[in-house]
Amino acid sequence: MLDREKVLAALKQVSDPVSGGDLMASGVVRALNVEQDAVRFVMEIPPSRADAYTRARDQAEQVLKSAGATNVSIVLTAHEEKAPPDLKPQAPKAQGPERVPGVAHIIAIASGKGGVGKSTVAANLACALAQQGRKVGLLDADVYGPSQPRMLGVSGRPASPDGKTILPLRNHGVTLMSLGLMTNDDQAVVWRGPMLMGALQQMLFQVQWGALDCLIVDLPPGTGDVQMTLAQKTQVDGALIVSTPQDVALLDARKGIDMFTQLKVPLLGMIENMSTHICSSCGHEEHVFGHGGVAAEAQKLGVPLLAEVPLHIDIRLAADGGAPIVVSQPDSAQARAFRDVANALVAEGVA
Ligand SMILES: Nc1ncnc2c1ncn2[C@@H]1O[C@H](COP(=O)(O)OP(=O)(O)OP(=O)(O)O)[C@@H](O)[C@H]1O
Repeated sequence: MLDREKVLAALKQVSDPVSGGDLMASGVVRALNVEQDAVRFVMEIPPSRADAYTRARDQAEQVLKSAGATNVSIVLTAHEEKAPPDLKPQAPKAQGPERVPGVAHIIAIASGKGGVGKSTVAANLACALAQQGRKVGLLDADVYGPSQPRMLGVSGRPASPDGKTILPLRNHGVTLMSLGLMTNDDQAVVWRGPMLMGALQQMLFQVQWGALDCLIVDLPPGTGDVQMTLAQKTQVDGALIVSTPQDVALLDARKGIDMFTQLKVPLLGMIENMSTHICSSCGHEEHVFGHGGVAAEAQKLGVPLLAEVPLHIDIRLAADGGAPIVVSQPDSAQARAFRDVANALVAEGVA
């Protein structure tokens, strides 16, 4: 049976192409996880040496398999190289956000607070747009709790035939890539800042998204590195803010809105989720988290309230079952709320 000690010993047999020492001593191996006979880790490497490290990765895979590993997953992520100081005067280079090749629009789905239903909105919105014939991608950048593979009923590891490009997965007409597909289901991932940014850049620029009308990005809650990196590295056409009507959620939502304003990402609108609870037995409506708070906030900010999505058990069951409600019950009132958002985005010309 393979254990961590055997894995470390095997990796010491592989030489590091830059330092000349072994792979473990060079410090490029991060987030090593050994579980039964499966080994996963990330190699954080300077992007200019990607070819040499691709060969080192292949060697590492071979030695691990010889040591008894049946499943080896090694992800290369780029870390920034420190350039030597250049003291010659130079004209400043314009290094603004880049467009992702083939992707016409990028829409970020954000929330200030966790658990308000941001991923549920992102999954339903992506499927609703696909149902309208739009070419849609969904990037699950919620590094702290990637849930899109489960919500879209997708599993398995994305292939990378050449070690550089990553082939995304697809279901319900949506092209999906998620950090959740690169890690174990039950593995809590601790991403360090540079790794996180490297991984996000890989997801944006190395995944073969193909031609997309719209790439929906499911962000982690809050205002952190992922939000900043996304807005700084790519041209984001707009952000949707999801919130429950509770004061605490709204308070956090306001912070998110301020951040997007500072990052110069246009606010496309707000969505009130868990707006009203509809009892699945008697149809009685109750405002569990209050009601109308998001509408009032949207009015104050002068942005549209795109939908009030009820708290309904069918929405959760559908999401947990891998077919979002717009797919599993397209004629329900709940599905209609999500379709309204998709229609508004198409009408706005951003999806
Ligand atoms: N309108 C709704 N009605 C019923 N259940 C819902 C609704 N919206 C979301 N849920 C459920 O609430 C839970 C949290 O939703 P979700 O994962 O979408 O939230 P999130 O804001 O993305 O959370 P995180 O902070 O983990 O990213 C899920 O189990 C989901 O199925």
